Amino acid sequence: MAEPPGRGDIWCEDLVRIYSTEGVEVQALQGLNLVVDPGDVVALVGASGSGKSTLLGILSGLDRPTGGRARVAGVDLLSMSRAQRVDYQRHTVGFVWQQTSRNLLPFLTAAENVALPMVISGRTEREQRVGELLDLLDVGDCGARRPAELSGGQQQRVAIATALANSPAVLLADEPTGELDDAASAQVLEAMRASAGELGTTVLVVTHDPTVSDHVRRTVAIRDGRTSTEVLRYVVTDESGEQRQVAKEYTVIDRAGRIQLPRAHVEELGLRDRVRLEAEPDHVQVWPDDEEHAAGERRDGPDRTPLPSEREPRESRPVPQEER
Ligand SMILES: Nc1ncnc2c1ncn2[C@@H]1O[C@H](COP(=O)(O)OP(=O)(O)OP(=O)(O)O)[C@@H](O)[C@H]1O
Repeated sequence: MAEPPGRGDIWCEDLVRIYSTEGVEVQALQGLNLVVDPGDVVALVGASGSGKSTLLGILSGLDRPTGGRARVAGVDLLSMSRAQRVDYQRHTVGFVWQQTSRNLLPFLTAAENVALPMVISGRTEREQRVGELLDLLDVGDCGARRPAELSGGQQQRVAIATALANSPAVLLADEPTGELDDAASAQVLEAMRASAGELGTTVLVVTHDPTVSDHVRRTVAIRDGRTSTEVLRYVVTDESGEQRQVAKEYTVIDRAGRIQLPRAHVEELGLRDRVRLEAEPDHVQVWPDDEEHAAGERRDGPDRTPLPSEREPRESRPVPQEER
């Protein structure tokens, strides 16, 4: 995978994170690959324990991977010095947590919270930027209120404004709508998407929220510490000129050519131990193990569908071992 240049990109290759506690090792990330283009807004979904928070911890510079490579906005996360790490967390990435109370200081007003990262980094002309950011997140009227005087959704929108204060190239959010109801979640996600679009910020948002698909172009699923499938959404115009949204699901393929088949297909077709691949000119077919399949078909009688290996010869050919 060639390293893409540019501001705001996220690039992970064969990322591994092993936790060791009391002699027990947990492999939270098992060779994860992920590329996010600058300016894209991507949702990361997956079952509990699949490694989502571990990945965000690494990308935010709070944690270090055990192996692999990771770059964010051109910064190599494995070779950062302590000073570079502080600078990275102040200027390159912004972070929003699930717990509304963790994002904002309770004794400061919303405006003071948004200004704080700029005070720490010595940025001037803060007042105007605070106002612009609060307006952008649709909480322009909340500047003088403390977090306890705001709704959960307003707090998260102020938190996003705070995370964007120092113009980070990348915004990372871990379940930012986890404590909100559906309506507030939708507002927060939309505000995040819109503000990131306006500022050109790349966004990676971890979520269990099923409505997130309405707000992002790309959803990446993570399973057992690896990216497994992706859904891309785009708008097409049909012959009558009407526009509709189309979603296509893809399986991720790594550098070594490995793919993880969706669990539903594996279970439905009884795939296990080994499968047979058959290359067509423009696609590859995956078949259950011939021997098992044939045994099953023999039991089912003569009207069965012929196995691929028993059909008339054709252009396609089995994938040679060395190409697998
Ligand atoms: N500090 C830690 N020490 C030991 N194991 C850990 C630690 N943090 C996470 N793990 C383990 O690593 C795996 C991945 O955890 P992670 O928190 O990244 O998953 P997740 O997808 O974010 O889950 P959730 O959706 O429940 O937050 C899990 O098996 C978890 O138990």
